[in-house]
Parts: sequence; structure tokens; C-alpha cells
Amino acid sequence: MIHIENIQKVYRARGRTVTALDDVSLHVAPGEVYGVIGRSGAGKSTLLRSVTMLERPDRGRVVVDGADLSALSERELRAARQRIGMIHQHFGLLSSRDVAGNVAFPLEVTGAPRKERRRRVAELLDLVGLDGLGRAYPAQLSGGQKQRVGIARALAGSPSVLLSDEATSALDPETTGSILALLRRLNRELGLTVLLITHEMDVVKNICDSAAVMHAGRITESGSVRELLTRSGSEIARGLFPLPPTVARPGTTIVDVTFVGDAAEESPARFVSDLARAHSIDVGILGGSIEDLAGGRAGRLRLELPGTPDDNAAPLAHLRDRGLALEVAA
Ligand SMILES: Nc1ncnc2c1ncn2[C@@H]1O[C@H](COP(=O)(O)OP(=O)(O)OP(=O)(O)O)[C@@H](O)[C@H]1O
Repeated sequence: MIHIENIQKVYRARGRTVTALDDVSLHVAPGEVYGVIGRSGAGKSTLLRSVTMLERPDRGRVVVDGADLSALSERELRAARQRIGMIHQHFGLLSSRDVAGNVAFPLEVTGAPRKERRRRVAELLDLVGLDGLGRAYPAQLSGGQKQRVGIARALAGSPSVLLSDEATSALDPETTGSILALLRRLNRELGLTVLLITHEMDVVKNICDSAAVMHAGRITESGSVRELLTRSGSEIARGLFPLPPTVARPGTTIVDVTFVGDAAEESPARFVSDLARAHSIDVGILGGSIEDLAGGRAGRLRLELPGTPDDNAAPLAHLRDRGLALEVAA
């Protein structure tokens, strides 16, 4: 649905050059929620602005819903952008217009007749849970309600793609949860493809099917969250399932075990007790957790086994045979 291919963006300001995007490629499948996570300055906003060509990359291609946006004129782009909704951290509402007026705004721009606008606004307010608030002004709304207005407005033109620029960063945790649940519902009910940028691992945890990590203009890892969880050294895996820093005691083996899919549905305690019984060893649990992620249940445990990794070839093979991904500390 969204194909970003080898895009490059260098800013030059006051004799300084900053490579905001350095050969970035990303592929978002239709109907998925894709999160790009990174620290401030990593290039996330530049990436999102490039998807609509609000920022034209110096190099590379951006294809959205089959249209190569990098090849369109400004006039053609304006039309193509109507198929892409966008929501922002600070909502971007017009304070002089009421809620209905804000949601109707994009419909006025495209020249929809008044009756059609009324009908559509009522439908959108109902969809985002703001029924009855059409006459309220942004100043009278909570942050969560403002973001719902932002979402309704973004959906006015029935886009196939929604871009979210830190949409929950200005909200408290509870409101964040309700906005993420709304995005997930819209994704499922409307088949909406969502590309979001965030600096919060919780956002990835709650709604993303796939994710990418950005550092200094580069994508350092990307894939489905499920796949990343089992990838050795994945930052997403570490962020979703933080484990305490551990130094292996001499003569012991530290192994991180990742449970996804069926393995996560069974009790991890069962795996540990089966392992201990089958190999007559004491297995220590040093930390870990099991969580419900957007893509299903998953978990990670850090285990301590007696003996060196060489001594533990059989227990480690036992865990691998049960379909678990292992990372053995060097
Ligand atoms: N218009 C601009 N002119 C010059 N440099 C810019 C411009 N926009 C962004 N940059 C620089 O490009 C780099 C990436 O910025 P960008 O805003 O994309 O990062 P970000 O990950 O979205 O960070 P934040 O979450 O703080 O917005 C930063 O070093 C930033 O200073």
C-alpha cells in the first residue's frame, strides 16, 4: 500500500548539512498498522512528510495505493493527497470553527454539496464517538476529544491510508489507550492502512502489526512485530520486553527465551518445569513477562541454567525443538 524506496533527504542550513533520511526503504502492506519508532531527530517527521511529498526527497520513490507520488505535479499531488488522511500531535484544529465545521473543512475544499457534508460529518462524528458534540468548539474539548475530531477530519475524504504524526504524544496514558483503540478499530472496520511515527514503545505494543526502528536517518530494523521479537539483537524485542541487566555467574548459562504464537498461549512456567524435569537441572528465572500485543500474545523470559553453554547443548536443543527462539549470552 505504501512503498518508500531508497529515499534520501539532506537539509542544508547555515553552512551545516543534516542527512535527515539516508537511503530509507519501507513497505507497508494494505490493512496493516505500521509503526516507525525513534528518538527525537531520528528523521521520523521528515519520513512522514515525504510520504505526502510535503517534503520532496532528493532521491528515491514513494508509491501510495499504486500512485508514484514522486512523479506527480503539484496539482496532481493535491488530488492524490485527498486519499491520504493525516493526524498530528497538536491536533491542528481551527479554533474559530466548531467541531462540525472542522470535520467539514476538507469536504468544503473538495466542493461537496452542503447536504452531503452534513450527512458525512454526522456519520464521522458517530464513527469516532463524538455524537452530539458537533456544536462544541475546540477550546471546550479535552485532548482526547480534540484528537477524535482530528481523526474524523482526516477520514472525511474516505482515505485508504492514515498517517499519524505522534498522535498520542500530548495525551495522558488513559486517553492514549482510548485513541489507540479507536485507531485499531478503524483499521479493522474500514480496512484502513495506518503508518504512524512515535517515540513510545507502548504504541508499538498496543497497535502495530509491523514496525521499524530509525536512528540518525536510517532504518536499522524492520519487519512484522512477531518476526522482530524472535530476531537476535532486535531493539524492538528489547523495548517490548525489557529484561534486567544480567552478568552470567561463572559456570552458568544465561538464555533469553522468546515465546510467540502457540508457544505464548501455553504457560511459560510449563516450559521451564518440563525443561528442569527432562534434564534434571535447576532452572532459574531471572526476569521476563508475557504481554498481549496487537499481533497476539508474546513473551520473553531470561533463564539461568547450571553449566556452560557447551554443557547445555541438550537443554538448549530441547527449547529450540519446542519452537522457541533463543538468545544465549556470550
Ligand atoms: N527544515 C529543516 N531544515 C534543516 N534541518 C531540518 C529541517 N527539518 C528537520 N531537520 C533536521 O533533520 C533531522 C531529522 O528531523 P525530524 O524532525 O525528521 O526528526 P524526528 O525524528 O521527527 O524528531 P522529532 O520527534 O524531534 O520531530 C534533525 O536533525 C533535524 O534537526
